Amino acid sequence: MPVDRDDSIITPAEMSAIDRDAALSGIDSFRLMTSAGTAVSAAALRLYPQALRFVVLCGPGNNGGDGYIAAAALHASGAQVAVHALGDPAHLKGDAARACAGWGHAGEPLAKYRPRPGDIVIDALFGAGLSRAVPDEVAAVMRAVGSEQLPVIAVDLPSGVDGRTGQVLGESFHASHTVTFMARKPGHLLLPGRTLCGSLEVFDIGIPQRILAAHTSGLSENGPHLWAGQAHALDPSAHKFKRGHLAVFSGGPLATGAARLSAAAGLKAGAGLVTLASASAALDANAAHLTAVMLKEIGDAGALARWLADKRIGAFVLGPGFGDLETARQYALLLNDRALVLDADGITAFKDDPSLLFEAYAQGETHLVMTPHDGEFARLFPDIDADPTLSKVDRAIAAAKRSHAVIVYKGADTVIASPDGRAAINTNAPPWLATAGSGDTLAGIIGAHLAQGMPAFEAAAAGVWRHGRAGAKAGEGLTAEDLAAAIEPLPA
Ligand SMILES: NC(=O)C1=CN([C@@H]2O[C@H](COP(=O)(O)OP(=O)(O)OC[C@H]3O[C@@H](n4cnc5c(N)ncnc54)[C@H](OP(=O)(O)O)[C@@H]3O)[C@@H](O)[C@H]2O)[C@H](O)CC1
Ligand SMILES: [K+]
Repeated sequence: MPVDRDDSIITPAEMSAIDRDAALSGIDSFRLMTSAGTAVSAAALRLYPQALRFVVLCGPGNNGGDGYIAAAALHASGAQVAVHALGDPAHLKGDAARACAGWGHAGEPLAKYRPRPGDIVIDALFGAGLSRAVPDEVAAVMRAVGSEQLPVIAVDLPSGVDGRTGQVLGESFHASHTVTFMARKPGHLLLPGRTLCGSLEVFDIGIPQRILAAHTSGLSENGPHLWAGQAHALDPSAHKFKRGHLAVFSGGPLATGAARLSAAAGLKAGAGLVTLASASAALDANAAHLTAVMLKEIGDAGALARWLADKRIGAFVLGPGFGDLETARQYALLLNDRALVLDADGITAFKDDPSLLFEAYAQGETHLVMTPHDGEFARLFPDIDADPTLSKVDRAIAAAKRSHAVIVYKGADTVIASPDGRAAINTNAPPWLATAGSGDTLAGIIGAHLAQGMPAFEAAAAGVWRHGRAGAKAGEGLTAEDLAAAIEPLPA
């Protein structure tokens, strides 16, 4: 049966362990394959009742096995079916060999497939077992199908997409629909995999939940289930001092807008009080634009140290438009026992000596959130960035562990990772959210959450999610000002 979109995400390696445990507990693996292949045939008939022909492309492993089951089920329903196999089907093993025998017809070699109008392609070439770039003959078929613009239904994953990383190994199909089994894999949500899956269906082939739960790590899709329990601090009816005091550092006189965007977003996101900390040269520019946000003159590290005696300031945002890297370094180090969102120039300030920052924030519960985009990430974590074997999730977790910070690794597939290994992939951001000032707004929302006492991982994940929602609500063509205005209350 189709399952509700569950939030947990399972890596292909975890899925193999789940399969092994399922077999050990007496579950018949061929029944799982039968269930998987039948679900694919049902999706094909449901989505393309007008198909002239279903062409099932079967690979050398169990993904191909699912394809043979689907081919047999489609044939039994009266549809016209052709099967093209990669490699010699006589070499298939185990369940895949049995599925191929059940299909019972001679297949054609893959290289002989000539796409024709009215074909619906069922891609059962590679799934979880893809281990290297697809062979040339597969890439040629992918290009031919793409140039005919034929609909493709992918079994488990579009062949060519790495289920662990979402990266394309060589070439891939661009599916219109993907049927996966039991749970989504990282490659269904990370880019570019996400865009290559088309619509995604998760089908329950009958592996018990207890076996799945025993092998799921801390990775899930970002959503309220991760942090709604921590959002009680954000009760808007609470007194303003109880709703937290957020401080945002302003840039110089010609670069004050970014910090004001953060401050406005922090206020709208629920901070009771927001203060903009500004050097004297930028005070007038800020004063001319502020109403609900307060203004405080902070010109150097000495002034900041004195201000920090006020323990009611619950969190700080440093970086948006800040400009002065030396001062940013001093401020970040002074703030090391406070909750801090370090963004933009605040991150770049530590590019020459990241360990200085990481060591300063190593003590106690995680209280630093960093929000790098690709370029900033590479500046702080060049070796992690350069490792081609790591997925975006792996990179974010490795960076979080090293830096003792929650990492919000931004992009259209933002990953939030905690030093304790938890991670979430965000999927609710519309493409137009990538606009000037968008990141400043995000930093302000996360800052508001920290100021109200949310733990760092939950504060960051909730911030990314609310930011995405605000982007969707503000709509295409939004500016960062619209974005802050569109921040909705946290879900109860
Ligand atoms: N519990 C479930 O979710 C179930 C899923 N099922 C389906 O099974 C596949 C995974 O099957 P598996 O056999 O592990 O892997 P694949 O079929 O994806 O591919 C493995 C074979 O492909 C060869 N391979 C891999 N990469 C390449 C490449 N670039 N070029 C050529 N050949 C490649 C690989 O050969 P090796 O030489 O690497 O060993 C294998 O022969 C899953 O995706 C689901 O569709 C079950 O049906 C039900 C349970
Ligand atoms: K596939």
